[in-house]
Amino acid sequence: MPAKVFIDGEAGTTGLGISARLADCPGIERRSLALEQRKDPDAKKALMESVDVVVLCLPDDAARETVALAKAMGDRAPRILDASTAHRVAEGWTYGFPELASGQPEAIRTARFVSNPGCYATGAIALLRPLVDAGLIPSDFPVAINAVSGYSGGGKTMIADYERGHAPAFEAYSLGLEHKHVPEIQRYARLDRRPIFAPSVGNFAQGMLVCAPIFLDDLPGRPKGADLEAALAAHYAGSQYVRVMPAEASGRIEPESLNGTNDLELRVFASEGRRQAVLIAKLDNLGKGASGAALQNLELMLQGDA
Ligand SMILES: NC(=O)C1=CN([C@@H]2O[C@H](COP(=O)(O)OP(=O)(O)OC[C@H]3O[C@@H](n4cnc5c(N)ncnc54)[C@H](OP(=O)(O)O)[C@@H]3O)[C@@H](O)[C@H]2O)C=CC1
Ligand SMILES: CC(=O)N[C@@H](CCC(=O)OP(=O)(O)O)C(=O)O
Repeated sequence: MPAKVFIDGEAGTTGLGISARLADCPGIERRSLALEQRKDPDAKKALMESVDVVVLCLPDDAARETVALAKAMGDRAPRILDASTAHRVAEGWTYGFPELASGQPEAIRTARFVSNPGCYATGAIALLRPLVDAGLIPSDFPVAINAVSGYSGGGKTMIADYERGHAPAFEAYSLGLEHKHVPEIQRYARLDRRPIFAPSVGNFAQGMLVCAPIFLDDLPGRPKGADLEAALAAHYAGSQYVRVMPAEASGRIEPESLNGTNDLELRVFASEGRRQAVLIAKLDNLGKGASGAALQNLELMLQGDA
């Protein structure tokens, strides 16, 4: 019996990405609303009663509205996988990063509500959580993160601006230091101190680098770059999608080579002479940063019983 899935917001950037990936999943049957009913709560509620999982690919407020509809349905409600930021650190929601810790896949498998991680947050948490868990980075360490994303990260509006040539070649943004991914990065990297996060967007469609520069002698154990790399490799040993790669000797890295995949690559660029390192995660913002992660979570959710 195929599992029935409804993507709320299916016509958007993330929704289209998930739909494309679902097309290759024979065990999953897609249910949709007629175009004119897409934003009709009654039609949405009726459809939700007939599916196993609803995937939310909506702006935050719309995602909250659909969750409220589901909660009003009681035990007839479907399980929910939310790609928005709305529930990332909300009570009763499981964070959809299976590689976070050993018990996370099982937690996702049995959860009623799963929140798909943010694209930048995926890279930042993948780099930092294992190092905090290993005691190499203290939870109160002053972490600074910078990143560059392809413009598809901004959704339909930003895509249209870039494709019409109405956008700068490169832009640093969110310099009020209130980016919406910081709460989930702090929570799931287990940092007691709010990290600084400075994102940017470049004139390329997809792909992403998330970087965390570190003064090695500021870490209590004064580790080598190789120690950080070894701790990451130990955490992700056997992982299907997350790989620790050797840092390029050229000292250069581009953001697009993982586009179209659900892969996430981690590197430690270090100078022992300077006792400095830059931790870098590479991913596709629409892949492991969105629809690839959503499929990974959906597959786990459909294996388990909530
Ligand atoms: N782009 C990315 O790289 C990523 C985005 N996300 C998150 O996923 C969510 C969607 O983002 P993205 O796909 O980029 O955004 P888009 O703007 O590309 O798509 C959003 C879609 O939701 C539709 N929509 C809006 N309100 C409603 C509603 N009440 N009921 C039904 N549909 C509605 C929109 O329709 P209409 O245009 O007609 O209003 C649009 O088709 C956001 O929360 C975003 O933060 C997560 C990971 C990565
Ligand atoms: C370039 C750009 O604008 N990127 C978006 C990231 C979108 C995203 O992935 O946000 P959620 O996954 O949290 O919904 C931003 O910085 O808001």
